[in-house]
Amino acid sequence: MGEIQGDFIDGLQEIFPVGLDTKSRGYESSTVVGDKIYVIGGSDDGTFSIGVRIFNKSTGKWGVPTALGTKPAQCKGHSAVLLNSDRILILKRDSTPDDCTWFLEVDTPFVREKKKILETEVVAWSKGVKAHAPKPIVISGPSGVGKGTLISKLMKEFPSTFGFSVSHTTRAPREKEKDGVHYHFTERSLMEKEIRDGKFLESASVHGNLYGTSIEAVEVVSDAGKRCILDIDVQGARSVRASSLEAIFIFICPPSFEELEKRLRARGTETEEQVQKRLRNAKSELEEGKSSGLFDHILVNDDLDKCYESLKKLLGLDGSTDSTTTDESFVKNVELPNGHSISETNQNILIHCATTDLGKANELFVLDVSSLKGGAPGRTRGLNMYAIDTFADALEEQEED
Ligand SMILES: Nc1ncnc2c1ncn2[C@@H]1O[C@H](COP(=O)(O)OP(=O)(O)OP(=O)(O)O)[C@@H](O)[C@H]1O
Ligand SMILES: Nc1nc2c(ncn2[C@@H]2O[C@H](COP(=O)(O)O)[C@@H](O)[C@H]2O)c(=O)[nH]1
Repeated sequence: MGEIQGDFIDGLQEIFPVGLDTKSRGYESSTVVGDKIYVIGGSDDGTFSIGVRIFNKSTGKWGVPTALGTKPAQCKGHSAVLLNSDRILILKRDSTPDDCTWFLEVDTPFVREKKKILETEVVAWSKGVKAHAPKPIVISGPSGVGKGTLISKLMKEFPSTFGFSVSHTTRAPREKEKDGVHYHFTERSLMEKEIRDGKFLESASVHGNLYGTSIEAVEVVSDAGKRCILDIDVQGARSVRASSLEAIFIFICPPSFEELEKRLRARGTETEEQVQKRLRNAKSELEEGKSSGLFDHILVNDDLDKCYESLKKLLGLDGSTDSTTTDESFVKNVELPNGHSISETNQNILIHCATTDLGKANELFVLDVSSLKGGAPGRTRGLNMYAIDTFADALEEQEED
């Protein structure tokens, strides 16, 4: 058995009689990571929302870190255990099966990078999902090639499968573009501040304006149980590739540069000056897209219907495989009872259910965390949970005796 490094505590004053924080907030856990103690817990106002505080043992000081990502909603207590020295596994009490497992990353590459940029203490939330949750899809290509057209077709045909990551931009809305639907239209100074605050997965200056994918934009889609589609430029694709968000990268090419120019002009949404700028940028984007190895797939959008069929095929939507499943619950048939405690053994977490009714067979669950993938700023994939039928096992043992 490995050492349990985090568990329920009743009140901080019992654990740290240092007079620095004497207020009991209930439902808190403390997890030791190096010389820091991460205290994760609910407020005492009855809302049980989860907050994080850090006690630095070397300085004897408390601090509140910048917490990135969407944190778990209301929680009636939780257990916590440190994994791989860089993230804390949180098991929520009394929660639905698809919302019981969360990670608070404290020293992952993503968190370390953000600490450097923000020059402050940072933690990042990531929700745990099953082993085979579908990866987000990044669609990139020069302006006017037809990315938006292809994505609209996909969303229209598979509305419950895909969700669009609504980017932020400082460009002015076009006619018919709606705030919050096509983009979050915003001010440059505000967006720059939010980038500094670590709210963005990626951002780039594109054709003279700022564009960016917020962490929230991706999480909103995942939380709706849908597969996220990002329409971003090549710089953005490169940033996402370097991040821990595991995605499929698709580059859309025009059949010719002349055709691209024709489409961009025919769309009629840009001034001549803007069209020229976009075409200039398209040259380098096409070179990079085709040659850099950044993209997993390259599709030529000549005939729209044919290109759309190719896109569906590579996403497994042509009927050859059943990839339309969006249920990310990895513990579909497992209901974690209200009270539980956890312990660690090798790469597995054992979940002991304290309040099992007499006659109820399942009281021990195994959470396999041996092949975790992804993580903040997205979901942590690769979890597998199964119940050990201890009552049945005991009966079996009795029969064997
Ligand atoms: N295969 C195609 N054949 C002809 N026209 C097309 C094709 N695909 C898209 N179009 C048209 O080309 C124009 C540009 O398409 P779209 O707006 O989807 O491009 P985009 O790549 O999303 O551009 P941007 O990056 O500027 O947002 C639109 O008017 C669209 O109807
Ligand atoms: N790096 C990012 N690029 C983005 C994002 N959202 C859109 N884009 C790209 O910008 C251009 C221009 O778009 P338009 O709507 O002004 O025509 C296009 O190539 C998009 O793919 C983003 O969040 N990040």
